[in-house]
Amino acid sequence: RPQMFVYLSFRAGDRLLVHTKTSADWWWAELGGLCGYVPSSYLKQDVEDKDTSEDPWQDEEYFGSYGTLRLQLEMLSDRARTEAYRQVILANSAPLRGKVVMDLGCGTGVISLFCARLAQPKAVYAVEASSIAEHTETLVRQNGCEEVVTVFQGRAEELELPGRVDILISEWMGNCLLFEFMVESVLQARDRWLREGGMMWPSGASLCLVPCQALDYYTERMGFWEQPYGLDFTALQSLAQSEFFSRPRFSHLLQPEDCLATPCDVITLDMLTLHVTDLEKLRGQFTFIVEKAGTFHGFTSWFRVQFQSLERDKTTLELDTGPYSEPTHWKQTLFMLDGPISLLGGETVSGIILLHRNPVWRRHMTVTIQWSISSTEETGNCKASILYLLGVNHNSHLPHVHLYPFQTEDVECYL
Ligand SMILES: C[S@@+](CC[C@H](N)C(=O)[O-])C[C@H]1O[C@@H](n2cnc3c(N)ncnc32)[C@H](O)[C@@H]1O
Repeated sequence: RPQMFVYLSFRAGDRLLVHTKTSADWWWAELGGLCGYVPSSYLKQDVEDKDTSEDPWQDEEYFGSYGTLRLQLEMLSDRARTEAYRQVILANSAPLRGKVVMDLGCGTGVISLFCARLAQPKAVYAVEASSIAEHTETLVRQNGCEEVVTVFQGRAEELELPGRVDILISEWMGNCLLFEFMVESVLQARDRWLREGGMMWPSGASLCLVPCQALDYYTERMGFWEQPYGLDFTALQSLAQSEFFSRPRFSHLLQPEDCLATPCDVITLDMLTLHVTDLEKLRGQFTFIVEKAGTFHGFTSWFRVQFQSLERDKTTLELDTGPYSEPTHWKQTLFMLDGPISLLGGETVSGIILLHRNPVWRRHMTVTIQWSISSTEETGNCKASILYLLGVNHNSHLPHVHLYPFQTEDVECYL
């Protein structure tokens, strides 16, 4: 098994947040958005640090941002996303008749209104914690759906509904599928409100990954320093590496021709059987066979969610946020390598991906990718490895600037 140690650099006088006292000698701590191990003997408890008032769910910030029209507009203008939900309801309009639906995190109520308009459910419980819910009721009335749709303002976990539901529908997905961890609220609502044999929409979800080229991004951020205005600025390249490439690039639009292999699902979730505790650590494996020679700049990830039909033998619909589908507001997430690597057709890139939920800041997670390359002649030959840690900065504004990886220069990986 690979041994891996991630150290956190700090100076005398720094205030670190200790997440886990892993052993007597080494503690897992956070400083300035970065996490790593620190020697416990170098730390002294800050007696003034009694502030436990910070909410590990950051609900004020989180629901504050969903209370703005900016975010609601971004989601509603995402045609592929919104249309996928509309199509699911349309395709299931007959079996939805007379059913009770819960729309968890209804926002402006768009999914609830699709249900009421396109099918004939008995009732739709539209649940929303942010202040946008104050307007949702008006929208429900303006669209003549008040007989069917009832808006409940509050956190789903704390609300009382009139009774159990037949279908629990929600758009809970975040970057790298899980970020924001709204999925926990959905699972709790499922356990409390979904009747035996009821349906979850989405019914399944998967995280996808592919090794890829990212030449334009690489050239723009790294190649630039080679000869700007005829000057040699290459001394700034290592700084550029840590500033630009040690953090994932959200909102990356991967071109299909930049995929070096066929993408694969690295983690799959069944929304009926998934437990909240499963979310703490998820692990996936991958083996990619390089299909064409190219430059390996990094890995790109995205997600797919499935909507099983209410009728037996009917097609399962899917929302795919990957490079082969219509772009969504999530786009894709790019993890850049420290430096480009040439790959030959037939070589394999294999490894593991770990999603480790932050033990303190519950909407965040750490993503670790360990990988190696082998050619057919020399199997097991490890060319390089990379490790990224994301999502430890709890001071960032959610949900847009939210995940931060470890500075790779501070990381030591032993394979
Ligand atoms: C991704 S948005 C989807 C909004 C809307 N359903 C749509 O499709 O446009 C998720 C919404 O869920 C709400 N939300 C998240 N967690 C919640 C919870 N535990 N209880 C109630 N609402 C929640 C957020 O405030 C946000 O408006």
